[in-house]
Amino acid sequence: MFSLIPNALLKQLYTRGSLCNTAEGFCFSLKNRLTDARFTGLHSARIDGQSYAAEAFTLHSADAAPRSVADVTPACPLDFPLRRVVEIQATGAPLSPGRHHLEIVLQTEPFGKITLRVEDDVRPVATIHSEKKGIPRDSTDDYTTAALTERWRYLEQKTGHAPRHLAPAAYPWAAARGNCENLIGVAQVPVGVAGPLRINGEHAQGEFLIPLATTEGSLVASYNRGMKLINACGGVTCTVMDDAMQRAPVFELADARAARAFVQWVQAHGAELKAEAEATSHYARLHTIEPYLVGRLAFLRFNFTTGDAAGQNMVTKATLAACNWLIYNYDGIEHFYLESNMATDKKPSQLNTLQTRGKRVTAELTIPRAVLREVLQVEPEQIDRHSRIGQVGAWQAGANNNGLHSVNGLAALFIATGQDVACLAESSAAITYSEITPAGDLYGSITLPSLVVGTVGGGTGLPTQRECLELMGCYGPDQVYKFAEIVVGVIAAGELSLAAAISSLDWVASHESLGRNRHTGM
Ligand SMILES: CC(C)(COP(=O)([O-])OP(=O)([O-])OC[C@H]1O[C@@H](n2cnc3c(N)ncnc32)[C@H](O)[C@@H]1OP(=O)([O-])[O-])[C@@H](O)C(=O)NCCC(=O)NCCSC(=O)C[C@@](C)(O)CC(=O)[O-]
Ligand SMILES: NC(=O)C1=CN([C@@H]2O[C@H](COP(=O)(O)OP(=O)(O)OC[C@H]3O[C@@H](n4cnc5c(N)ncnc54)[C@H](OP(=O)(O)O)[C@@H]3O)[C@@H](O)[C@H]2O)C=CC1
Repeated sequence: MFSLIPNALLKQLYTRGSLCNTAEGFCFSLKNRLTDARFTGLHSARIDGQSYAAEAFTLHSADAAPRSVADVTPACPLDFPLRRVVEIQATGAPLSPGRHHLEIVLQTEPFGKITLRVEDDVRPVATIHSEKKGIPRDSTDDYTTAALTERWRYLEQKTGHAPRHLAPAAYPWAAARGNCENLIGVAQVPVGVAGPLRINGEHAQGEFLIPLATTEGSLVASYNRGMKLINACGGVTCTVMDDAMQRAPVFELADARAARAFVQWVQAHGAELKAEAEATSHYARLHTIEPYLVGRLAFLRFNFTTGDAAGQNMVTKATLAACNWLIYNYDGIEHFYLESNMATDKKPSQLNTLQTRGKRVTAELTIPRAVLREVLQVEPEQIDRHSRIGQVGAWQAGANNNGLHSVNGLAALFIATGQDVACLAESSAAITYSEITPAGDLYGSITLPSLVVGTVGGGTGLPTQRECLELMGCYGPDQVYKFAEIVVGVIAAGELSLAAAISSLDWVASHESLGRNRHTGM
C-alpha cells in the first residue's frame, strides 16, 4: 500500500500554518495523516530555492528526544507512526514576512523517496503559542480521571455549571478511546427490554430479548406488544438479501470523452484495484465498482463487504489505497476527491434504497385474523387499508419510507448496541408491503434496504454497548447477519403495533398514560 503517493496526498503531511520564526531560525511541523511510516534520511531541503544542509534541522516529537536530521539514516531511522507530529526546527536566519516555498525531499519507509512541495505564510511565534488556551487536552493520555477533571474545571469556569451526572461512567474512561475526543463523561440513556421475540432466520433462530435505549415513553411497550403478536404467529421470518458498504470517489478528467475512457480503463483493471484495496484490511472485499458519468466527472461507487464490521472506516481506507494506485497508473486525472456524496453515507438516498448500503434485510409473516383480533384488536382490512393510504401520504411527502416508524426501533437499538447513530439517516429507509391472503389473514413484509450495522468495531466494543449485543448473543465475529435479522424482526414488531394503534385510535391514549414526562426531574 502507498508504494507511490500523489503529491496531492503528500501535501497533507505538512501542517499548514505551522511555519514560524524562532529565536534560532524558523520551524514548521509535519503530521502523519497517511499511514505508519519511518524517516530514513533527508535528500535535500530548499526554502525559496536556497539549500539547507541536514545539520541545520532538528526533529522534535512528543515521544522522543530531539534528533539532528543528519543522524537519521536507514540504520537509525525515526519512527513516524500515523497521527505523530514532528516539529522541524531550522537553525539560520529567520524568514522574511510573507509566503515561502518549501521543497523537502525525504527518504522514507514504506513510501520510498518523497518530495514535499508546499507554500505557507510565516507567522510570528506569539500567535502560535497564544492559541493553546481552549479546552484542556493531555497529549500523553487524554482519558485519565486527571484529564477529565481538568475539563470539568474548565467547564465550570466557563459556564458556571460543574457536571453532576455526566460522571461516573459504568466503565473506565479509557474505554472511550477511539470513540470520543475531549471526553467529559457519558450521556446515560434509559434502556428497556422487550421480548422475547421469536426469529426464524437463516442466522438468528429462536427467542431473543431486545435491549432498547430510548427516552420516548410507550416505545418499549409498543415493541413488546408487537413481539407478543409475532410470537403468537410462530415468529417472524427474516432474511439477509444483500450486503454492500460504499465509498464513492470522483475524478475530474479533461472532458466527457476522457472521463468515459477513464471508466473503461478502470473496468479493465478491476483485479489490480481489488488487490490494492483489499491489502488494507483482513476483512474488506471489493466486489463491484459502479461508474456514473457526468460531463468530465467520473464518479466511482466502490462496493465492499466488510466482515462483521459496519465498515465505513474500513472502506474509506481501502478506497484511498485503490485511488492512490489509479492516480499513479492513469495519465490525465486532473483532480480527485475521495468522496463525492454518492456513497451515500449518513444521508437518505434513493440510490441506497435501490442498490443496498450495509445490509438489505427483510422480515415477513402471515398473521391469522383471529390472532390479530385477539392481540391488537384490529381486523386485517384495517391495517391493510391504512397501509395503502400511507403509501399515498409517503409518496406526497417524498419520504424515504412507506412504513410508520422504523427509525424508532432502529435508534433505540443503535444507541443500545454502539452503532453509529448518524447512519440512521440511511438505515431508517424502509419498504413495507401487505396483502390480505385468500384465507382472509394478513401477510406483511418490511425491507430495510440500507441497514448499517456491525458486531465488531465502531462503538460496539464500549462496555455497555457490548453488553447489550451480548444479551442477544450478537457480539463479535460471525454475528453480523444474525444481528441484522434480529434488527429487522424488531422493526416488524414495532410497525405492527403502531399500525394497530393508529387504526384502533389507542395511539394518543397510550402516550398519555406512558409517554408524558411532566415533572421537572432532579
Ligand atoms: C481529526 C482532525 C481534526 C485532525 O486534524 P489535524 O489538522 O491533524 O489536527 P491538529 O492536531 O493539527 O489540531 C488541529 C485542531 O483540531 C482539533 N483537534 C485535533 N485533535 C484533537 C483531539 N484529539 N481532541 C480534541 N480536539 C482535537 C483541535 O481544535 C486542534 O487545535 P488545538 O486545540 O490543538 O489548537 C482532522 O483530521 C479531521 O477533522 N478529520 C475529519 C474527521 C471527520 O470529520 N469525520 C467525520 C466522519 S466522516 C463521516 O462520518 C461522514 C462522511 C464523510 O462519510 C459522509 C460522506 O460520505 O459524505
Ligand atoms: N471514515 C469514515 O469516513 C467514516 C467513519 N465512520 C465511523 O466508522 C465506524 C465504523 O467503521 P468500521 O470500519 O466498521 O470499524 P473500525 O474502524 O472499528 O474497524 C473494524 C476493525 O475491526 C477489525 N476486525 C476484527 N475482526 C473483524 C471481523 N470479524 N469483521 C470485520 N472487521 C474485523 C478490522 O480489521 P482490519 O484492520 O483487518 O480491517 C478493523 O481493524 C463507525 O463507528 C463510524 O462512526 C462513519 C462514517 C464515515
